[in-house]
Amino acid sequence: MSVDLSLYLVTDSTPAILKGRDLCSVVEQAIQGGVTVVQYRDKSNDTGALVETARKLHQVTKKYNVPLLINDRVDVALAIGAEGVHLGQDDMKFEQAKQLLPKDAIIGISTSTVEEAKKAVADGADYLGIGTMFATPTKTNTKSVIGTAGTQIILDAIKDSSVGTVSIGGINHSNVQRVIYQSKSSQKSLDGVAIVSAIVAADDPKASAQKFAELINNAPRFALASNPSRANETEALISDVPQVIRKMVEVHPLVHNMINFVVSNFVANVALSIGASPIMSPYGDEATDLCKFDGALLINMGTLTSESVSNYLKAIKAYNERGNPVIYDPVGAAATQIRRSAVTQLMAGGYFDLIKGNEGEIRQAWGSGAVQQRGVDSGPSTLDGNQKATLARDLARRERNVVLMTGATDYLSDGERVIAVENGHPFLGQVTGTGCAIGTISGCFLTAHRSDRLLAVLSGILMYEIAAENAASKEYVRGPGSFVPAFLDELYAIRTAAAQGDESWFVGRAKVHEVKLQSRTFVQTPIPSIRAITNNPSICDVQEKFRGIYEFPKLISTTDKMLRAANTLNIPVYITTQSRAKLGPTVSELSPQITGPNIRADIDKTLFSMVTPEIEKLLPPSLDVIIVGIETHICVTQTTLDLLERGHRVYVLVDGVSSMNAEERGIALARLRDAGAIVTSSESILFEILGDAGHEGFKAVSGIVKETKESTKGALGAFSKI
Ligand SMILES: Cc1ncc(COP(=O)(O)OP(=O)(O)O)c(N)n1
Ligand SMILES: Cc1ncsc1CCOP(=O)(O)O
Repeated sequence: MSVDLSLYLVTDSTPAILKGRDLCSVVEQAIQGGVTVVQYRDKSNDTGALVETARKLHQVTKKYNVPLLINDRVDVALAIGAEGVHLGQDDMKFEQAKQLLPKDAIIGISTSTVEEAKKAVADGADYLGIGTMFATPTKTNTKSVIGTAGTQIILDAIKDSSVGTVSIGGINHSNVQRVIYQSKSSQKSLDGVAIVSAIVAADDPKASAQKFAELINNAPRFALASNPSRANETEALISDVPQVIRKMVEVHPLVHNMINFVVSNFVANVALSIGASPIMSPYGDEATDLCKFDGALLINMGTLTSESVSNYLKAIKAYNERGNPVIYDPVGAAATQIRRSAVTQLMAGGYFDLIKGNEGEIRQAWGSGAVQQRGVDSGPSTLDGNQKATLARDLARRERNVVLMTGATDYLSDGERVIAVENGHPFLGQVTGTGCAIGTISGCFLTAHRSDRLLAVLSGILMYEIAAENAASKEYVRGPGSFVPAFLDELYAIRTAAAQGDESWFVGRAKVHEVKLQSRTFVQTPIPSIRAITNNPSICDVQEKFRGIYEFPKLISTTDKMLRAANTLNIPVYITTQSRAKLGPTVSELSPQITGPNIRADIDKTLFSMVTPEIEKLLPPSLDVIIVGIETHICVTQTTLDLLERGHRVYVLVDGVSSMNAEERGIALARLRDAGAIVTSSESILFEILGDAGHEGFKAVSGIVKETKESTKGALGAFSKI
């Protein structure tokens, strides 16, 4: 059966979302607003109640000729004659469901990896629920958050199939157009989006659905095509540059800078010199007014504070909604965990017309976890020219925008064309703010010339770098100090010449060439993946006095399994207790596992975080740390945040952490995932540590996994329902 997946409603009857309203009435309103397919998803009721509610829902959906699918439960679908089912990776296998259901029943399968997607297609699924797109409180036990980049990879892998596709997770009115736009691979797009809270929890579900339908049927305002390369691309671009500069001067664009305080004054002066109108405002709420001037927004995260990201996100939303250019300069992107996490949040939170940065910053934006940057300087380069060009091109292609990688040679790409620029002067590298100003200048040019973003940015760079060359050649310029005023003067001189239609300053000056690349992509997939974890389970406060904790025995069984595996693989283990004299030692069940040579620490603490000064001294740089223990929302949370802040990678085991109140777990796990931790399960991490059935520890560890099969099932049963 073919199904219109464009606006796919997934129900949720929990009080936080349904807010005590009647589910059938909410679903009916949503259908009236434009929902095209409904999935009944109820994780708490027993079979009798599920069948009863499903039957009532079916009365509603049939009235509007909208298919009703049942989540997880083939039996319930059969009982009420629903049009189909939606099955997760842990639900009934596709073949079995196919056998049980009528021939024309719709079967959708959840997928978060290329392998899962390919298998579902090969099995004959009608559609794929691809996700999780963004972390969402509606479902905190998701396997992985894949974003638009991960979705694009999956769509690309199944491009030859006609299977339907919907994205799910954290989709709302602000991001739905971007989700569809940025997930698109070269040959396959999403057929729709699946929404829970943004419709079911809305005050007016009908209005919410109507707004989704309207947004889905229209391209976002910022959607702009990139231009294919022409035979004489370099010459064609160069010949257009003077007119674009003239246009920018005439438009006198406003550029809203959310920029670091070190360079603010210099950058404002550069903007004034080229004939633009700068405003420096770090206050996110102000953007709703400022964006009405139809200028550009620059996000430069050079002096990030705890409030910056939320302010940036507000401003990006305002500018994205109007379709005005947004430029992202992820200064020092790889330097600290806080900055890495800011990059992730910002890239997931809005659309950037231009991402501009040095090699390290662009690599971080691409998502290569291997980058370690010191401070905000560009640091030593590890890529050759072709690799830089490829990275710039691939990031632009993936994000469907323009990327500028700055350096001695700048690489600029819109995903199709790659242009290398070799203008500039070494003094630019001796004055703070000269790199940041390129973001601002680019904003001015992108505002003035929307139809070809690559040409706009190129024009800005050439004006800027030729002005630098002119300034440095003045005989009175002896170094960076005298260079700055001369540079501002030269920017002003070019602006004046451009306004008069005088192009003589430009003739023969552009050192620009097009880089022709193979169509192969840059490095590894940006879907988070880990291999070869060699370090370090941390056992957080699993103590006698905590036996009242939610599902404590199950937490002990997971901890025991992890300790046994760690001992077998000789993986270092760190153990703490909280106020041991008062709360008791680590529980006796774990005693046999905590005496081996791999136990690096077993210390008592009063700090809630395990990262005490004593432990910190023992930790080598760049660990992969696996955390089990209690309580999820206190000691586990603080330990995780401390480790992330120190640049470690942290895996929190969903079946290995608990709290006195079960509800705290979900809230804490969602927060930790947002902060950059990987929330996963004990079995999943064990097999990721092994990586290969040929691993020398494979037999022993898979033996432990087999032996503990029942307790793993029990722990997952209790803990994955967050
Ligand atoms: C359309 C759609 N896509 C994905 C899911 C998630 O299903 P699953 O992974 O089985 O998780 P639960 O929904 O069962 O928690 C979905 N329900 N719908
Ligand atoms: C069922 C499901 N599967 C992956 S995320 C999700 C919940 C999506 O909910 P929301 O639309 O409220 O973010």
